[in-house]
Order: sequence, then C-alpha cells, then structure tokens
Amino acid sequence: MTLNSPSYQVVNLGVDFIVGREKKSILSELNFTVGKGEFLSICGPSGTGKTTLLRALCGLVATTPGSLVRYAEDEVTSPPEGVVLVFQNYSASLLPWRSVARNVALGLEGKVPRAEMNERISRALELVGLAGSKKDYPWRLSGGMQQRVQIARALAVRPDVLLMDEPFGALDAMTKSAMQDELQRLRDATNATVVFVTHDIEEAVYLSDRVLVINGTPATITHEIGVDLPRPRDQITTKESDEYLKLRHKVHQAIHAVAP
Ligand SMILES: Nc1ncnc2c1ncn2[C@@H]1O[C@H](COP(=O)(O)OP(=O)(O)OP(=O)(O)O)[C@@H](O)[C@H]1O
Repeated sequence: MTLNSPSYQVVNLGVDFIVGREKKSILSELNFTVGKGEFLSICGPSGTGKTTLLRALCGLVATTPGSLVRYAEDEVTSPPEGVVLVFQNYSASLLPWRSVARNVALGLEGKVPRAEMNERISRALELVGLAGSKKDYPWRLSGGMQQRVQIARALAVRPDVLLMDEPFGALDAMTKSAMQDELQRLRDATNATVVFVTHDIEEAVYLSDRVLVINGTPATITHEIGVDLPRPRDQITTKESDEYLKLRHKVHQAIHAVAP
C-alpha cells in the first residue's frame, strides 16, 4: 500500500449555505490530502459538516472562491469517475422492485457488456458474503444484509475510492462489528481508498490509518491523529491493546475539546 501519493488534495476548502437570506459558513479553510489506499476517518460533533465535506469531495456542493478539491490530477466539479458514495440509509438507496443482483447492476448498466456485468455482480456479492441472495428482494433481507447489498453495488463499479457516510450507523452492535471486519477485508483485497464519516470513535480508531477531527462554526480541522495499529486488526486483541486505548482516548478528547 502506498500512502504517499495523494488520491485527493483539498486546499482551502470552504462551503457556505444560504439559509433564508443569511449566509451560513459550514466549512472553512480545510487543508488535507488523502493518500492512495489510505483509510481516513472524519469525526466531529453532530451538525459540524462531515456529510457536507463528503459531498464536496464529490463536487456535489458549491465551494467558496479559492477552494480547491483535486482528485487524481483533476479539479472536482462533479462526481469523479472511480469514486462512489455509500450512505447510511441503505433501505432508501435500494430499489425494492429489483432483485439483489439487479440492484447491484445499477451502477453498471449501459457501461459494461452484459457478460462482464454478470461477472462483476457475482464477484461483488461473493465479496460481501451474499452470493446466495442474488434473486432475493432487498425488503426480504435484514438491515445488515441490505447494507451489504449497497456496498456490493459500490464494489461492482470497482471504485478507486469509497466515500462512506456513517455506513454502519443504523446497524446493531454485532452486525456493525462484522461489517467493520468485512470492510477491512475488502479494503485489503481491493486496495481502495476509503474516506469514512462516523460518529463512533471506536469504529474510527479500529478501521483507520488516520482520523481527522472537524469542529467549530464554521468547521475547521482541529486535530489530525495518525493510527499506527498493526493490521489486520481484530475486534478483541486490537481493542484490548494499550495503543488502541490511548488512541481512543485521544480521539475522544479531540472531539470533545471546546470548539475554536
Ligand atoms: N443544503 C443545505 N442547505 C442549508 N444548510 C445545510 C444544507 N446541508 C446541510 N446544511 C447544514 O449544514 C450543517 C452541516 O450539516 P452536515 O449534514 O454536513 O453535518 P454532519 O456533521 O454530517 O451532521 P451529523 O453528524 O448530524 O450527520 C448543518 O447545520 C446543516 O443543517
């Protein structure tokens, strides 16, 4: 894995929204890079602008003059090829009238030949452990399985970057830890870059190479915490290690520090 060559480069990023007649500054002067193959988490109090930041990485919000979001070599003004977004709200993002396989096909239709599409669907469903559920309908699956379908849909595109907005936020604790391990495995298998928004400090430390904490109004990056825990990580041994506990403490302190 190369963490040095940047996948994303973000310079002086600012986002303002107009609410009623007033301008509300949400993000200001954010500067960071995301390395190729890096797992970067974004944490911060509720409403600080984490989702807005992910949307800016996709070119889905207007940025302030002087902002630059660059992916690979290009300035981002619309969702870049090779970058996919995964949301928390899996049930709303799956089409109930389409089978699991046809939902996974959504990002591929019209873009790749049918034989390749079928091969990619099978492979993506295998990767998330749903090879046997191809013909099922999403509404017949558990929440964890539905979220895996959404992740399979993202993987079928063979993305270079996964932008994930609290993807496991609505899952029960057991399903959540199983999904975290699946994501680790998938990331190792595909070497995709992941930018991961979460409220969950343990999840951020467990999964990441680095955690950025944003806070304040407008939000800036207040802390950057490197997570140098050995991989592959394990729900028990990693989480019992002194280093993990220290990092968890550090991220907790950073999030709960008084906003600037
Ligand atoms: N399209 C919009 N127009 C106006 N205000 C917006 C818009 N989208 C988001 N906001 C505001 O921007 C702020 C940041 O929202 P955002 O959803 O990015 O925060 P967040 O950190 O992801 O929140 P949470 O942790 O609760 O999911 C909030 O005050 C929100 O109300």
